[in-house]
Amino acid sequence: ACSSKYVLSQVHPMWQGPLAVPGGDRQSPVDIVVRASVFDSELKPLVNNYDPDTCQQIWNNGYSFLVEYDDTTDKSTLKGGPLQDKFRLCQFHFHWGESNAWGSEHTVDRKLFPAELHLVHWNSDKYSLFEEAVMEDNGLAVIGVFLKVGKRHEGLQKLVDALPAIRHKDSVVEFNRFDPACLLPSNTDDYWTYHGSLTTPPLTESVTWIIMKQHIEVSHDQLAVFRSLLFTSAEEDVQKSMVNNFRVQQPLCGRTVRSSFS
Ligand SMILES: NS(=O)(=O)c1ccc(C(=O)O)c(S(=O)(=O)NCCc2ccccc2)c1
Ligand SMILES: [Zn+2]
Repeated sequence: ACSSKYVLSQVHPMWQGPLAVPGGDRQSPVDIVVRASVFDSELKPLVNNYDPDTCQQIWNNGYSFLVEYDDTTDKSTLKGGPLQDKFRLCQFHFHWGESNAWGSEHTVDRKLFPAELHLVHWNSDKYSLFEEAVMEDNGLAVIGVFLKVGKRHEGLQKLVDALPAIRHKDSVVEFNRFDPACLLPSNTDDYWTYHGSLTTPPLTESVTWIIMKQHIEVSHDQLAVFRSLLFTSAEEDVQKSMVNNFRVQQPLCGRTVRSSFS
């Protein structure tokens, strides 16, 4: 039962209605219409090289929880796929719903998944700081992985066990030796890719999105722990559970989604 202090309201004002950027014609997320995606044989397999030792902390930033990596050197990198340059991993986070019926940001033929993982990387060949890259056309590369409810994900459990310690907004705990590669599906050769934006403010159109065709499975209980997080800080009178922290799909505006598989 919720005590009076923990009256949980489900929908956080920030997420009500689409946050459209005036004039933005490369916004994310989008619905991936499989039949309209174009196979591109030039698309290469992804090459990720993550060093678990660069994992630093996990924190609740008031709309998701982020696992942050030391991106001061090229230790955890992504290249290949649709990318021309080398990108450094800076953080990963998730988006999820209040129920298993929805929660993902991207959809596939309008199919919603209960959650979506985003691994955020920035172009370290062209820029020296994330803050610079985030404002540039080819500055960021985000890998998206859909989550489905099924068997327990052993690799995720270490992360789930850390969440009670960051229940409130702005709480941080040290988090080490986590290899984000364990969250990738077994097949990373099949993906869709398109040019879009951050799905959170400042919504800059600097992202090469790489959406995995194969999903990963997590257990119902693991996802329930995501929903036990709060949007609100410990001081606030009314606590709001962190759910539905996804942006609504945006218009494609003539963009083509390419596929690495036929
Ligand atoms: N869904 S998404 O991949 O687009 C995304 C979501 C959240 C964040 C974040 O900063 O929390 C990010 S972020 O790490 O790219 N930061 C964006 C906000 C930001 C801009 C400039 C400097 C610091 C933070 C991305
Ligand atoms: Zn995201």
